[in-house]
Amino acid sequence: MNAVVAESVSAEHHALVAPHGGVLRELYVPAPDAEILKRNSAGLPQWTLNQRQLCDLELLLNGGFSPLQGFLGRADYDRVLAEMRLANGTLWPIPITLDVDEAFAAKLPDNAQISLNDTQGTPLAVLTVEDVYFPDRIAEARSVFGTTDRTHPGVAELLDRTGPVYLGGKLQGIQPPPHYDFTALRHSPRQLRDWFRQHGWHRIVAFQTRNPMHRAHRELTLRAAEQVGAKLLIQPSVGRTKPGDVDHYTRVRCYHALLEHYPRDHATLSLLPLAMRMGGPREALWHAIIRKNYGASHFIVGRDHAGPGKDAEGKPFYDPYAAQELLSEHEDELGIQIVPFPAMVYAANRDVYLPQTEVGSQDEVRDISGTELRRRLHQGEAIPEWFTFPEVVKILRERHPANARQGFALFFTGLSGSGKSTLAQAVLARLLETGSRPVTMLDGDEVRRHLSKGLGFSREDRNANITRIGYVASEVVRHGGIAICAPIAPYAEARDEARQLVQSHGHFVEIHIATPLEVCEARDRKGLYAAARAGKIKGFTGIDDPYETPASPELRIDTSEVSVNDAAERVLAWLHSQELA
Ligand SMILES: Nc1ncnc2c1ncn2[C@@H]1O[C@H](COP(=O)(O)OS(=O)(=O)O)[C@@H](OP(=O)(O)O)[C@H]1O
Ligand SMILES: Nc1ncnc2c1ncn2[C@@H]1O[C@H](COP(=O)(O)OP(=O)(O)O)[C@@H](O)[C@H]1O
Repeated sequence: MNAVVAESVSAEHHALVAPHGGVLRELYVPAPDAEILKRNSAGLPQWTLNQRQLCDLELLLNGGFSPLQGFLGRADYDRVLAEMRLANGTLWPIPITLDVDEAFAAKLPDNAQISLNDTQGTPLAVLTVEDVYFPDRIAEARSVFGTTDRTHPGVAELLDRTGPVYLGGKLQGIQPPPHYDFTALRHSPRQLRDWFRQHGWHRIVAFQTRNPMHRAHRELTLRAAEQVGAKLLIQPSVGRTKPGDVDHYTRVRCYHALLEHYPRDHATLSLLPLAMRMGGPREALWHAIIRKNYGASHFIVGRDHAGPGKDAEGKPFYDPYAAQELLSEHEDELGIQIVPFPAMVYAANRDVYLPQTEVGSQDEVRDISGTELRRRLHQGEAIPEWFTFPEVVKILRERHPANARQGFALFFTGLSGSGKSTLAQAVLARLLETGSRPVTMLDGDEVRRHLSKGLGFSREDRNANITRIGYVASEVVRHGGIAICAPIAPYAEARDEARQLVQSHGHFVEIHIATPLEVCEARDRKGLYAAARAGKIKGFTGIDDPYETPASPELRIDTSEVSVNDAAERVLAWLHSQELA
C-alpha cells in the first residue's frame, strides 16, 4: 500500500459515521433567540405533551431523529406508512406525529404556532403548524405494526390513547426537557459524538435494551464487539418501554454493576430517552437510524428485537428473525452496519455461553425466562450465578422484594351491614399481632368523615370516593405498607380503577362480603335500612340503588355463614397461601 492510500484509509477510519440524511439536525434556536421565543410562547395556544410526545420531542430537538425537523405532515406520514420513507425518499420507518384532540385543533388559526410544554407548564418548543390532518389509525396500526390486535401495546396506545388529529410542522427548540436522574449518563448525539472523538473511538457497536442485563447479554455484546473490532455502546431505552418492564432506575443500577465486568475502556453506557412502540422489524430499523445519529458504526440486532410478545391467540406478533432480515435488506442504504446475533444460551455441561446456532446435541442448555426470574424474585428463591452477577441479583432483589415484604391492599366490598368493618378490624388486629409492616385502615365511614368529606351518594360521588381510596391505598402499597379498605364500592368500574391504581405498586386483594341483603337488613345496625324502606333515605344501596356483584374477587365470604374469627382466618389463610403474610 503506498503512503497516500494509507493516509486516506486511516482518515476514513477515524471519521465517525455520518448522521442519517447527512446532517445532524439539532432544532434548538440560539440562546438569545430562545429567550425571546420563550417569552412569546406564553401568548400562543398551549399544548401539554404526554410522555410519548415528550420523549419524541427530546429526540427531535437533539438530532436523535435526524433528518426530521418536526412532527410529520401528511405527505411524509402517508409515505412512511406505505413505504417506510419520508416524502423525499429518505428511509424512515416509524411515524413521528403530534396527536391532539379535536377541540384543540378546531381552535387553531391558519398557520398557527403552538407552545409545546411539559406537565409543569415549562415551554420546550414552538411548533409552526403546517398541516392538520385526520389519520386513519386502523390503517396506521396495520402498516406500522402489521396488526390491529390490542394485545400489542403499540396498537393499544395508537387506537385507544392517541388523539384523532395530527399536527405536522417544523419545530424551534427552546430548551431540552429537564431530567434530574442519572444526568451524567444522558447525552445528546452531539455530546456522545464529541465523547467518542475525545476517546479516539470510531468503530462503535451499539446495543439497545429495555431489560436488565445478565451474563447472556454480556457474552453477546462482548462477542459482537470482538467480531467487528469495535468498542461497545450500551444504550438502553429509558423513555417509555413495554408496560410491566423493570423501571429504568433499577435497570440503570444493574447496567452500572454490569459495566464493571467488561474489559476496561471497551464499553460505555448512555441513556436514550426513547418512547418505544414495540414495533418489531420497523422499530429495529428506527433504532438503527437513531444509533447512527448518535455516532455508532454498528448496531446489534438480536432475536425478536423490540418484539411485543404474543398476540391474543398466543402467537408471536413477529417472526423472531424478521427484524434482522429487514435491516439486512436495507443495510447499504442505512449506513450503519448490522450485527445480527442469535440468542445466547448457557451450556451447563461446558459452563459456557454460546449462540443458539452453535449448540450441539450433547449440550445441556439452561435458561431462565423473564417470567421465571420474576417468580424467583417474588418467592425469594435462589438465582444461579451462571445466569447473572450477584451484584445484579442484589439490586433486583432490593427492588422486587419477596411477596412477604411487598405492600398490598385488602379491598372489602359489600352491602351496608354485610360485615366489612367488623371483619376489617379483625384482620387488622391479626396482621398487627404477627407482622411488622405498617397497616393503614381506610374504612368506609371513616373515609367519608375526612378524605371524602362533602361527597354524597350519587354514582359520580361514590366513584370519586372509591378512586380516592384507591389512590391513597396505592401510595401506602407503593411504600411497602398494607392498606385495608372497607367501602361499599357498589360499582365495578370504580373497583377496577382502584385495582389498577394499586396493582402498579403491589397486590390488590378484592374480598366480596357476600352476606345476603335480608341478613344485612335484619342486622340493621344503624337503622338505615328501616329509614330507606320508609323512604326517608333515597338511593340506599341494595334497596333503591344498585350493587354490582364482583365477578371474580380473590375471596368471597358470606358472614351469615361464618363467625368473625373464622372469616378473618380465611383472609389470613389466603394471604399465607400467596406468601403475602
Ligand atoms: N344512600 C346510601 N347508600 C349506602 N350507604 C349510605 C347511604 N347513605 C348513607 N350511607 C352510609 O354510608 C356508608 C357507605 O359509605 P361508603 O363510602 O362505603 O359508600 S360508597 O362505597 O361510596 O358507595 C354506609 O356505611 P356502612 O354501613 O358501613 O357500609 C352507610 O352507613
Ligand atoms: N360473621 C360476621 N362477620 C362480620 N360481622 C358480623 C358477623 N356476624 C354478625 N356480624 C355483625 O354484623 C354487623 C356488620 O356491621 P359492619 O361490620 O359495620 O358492616 P359494614 O361495614 O359492611 O357496614 C355488625 O354488627 C357485626 O357484629
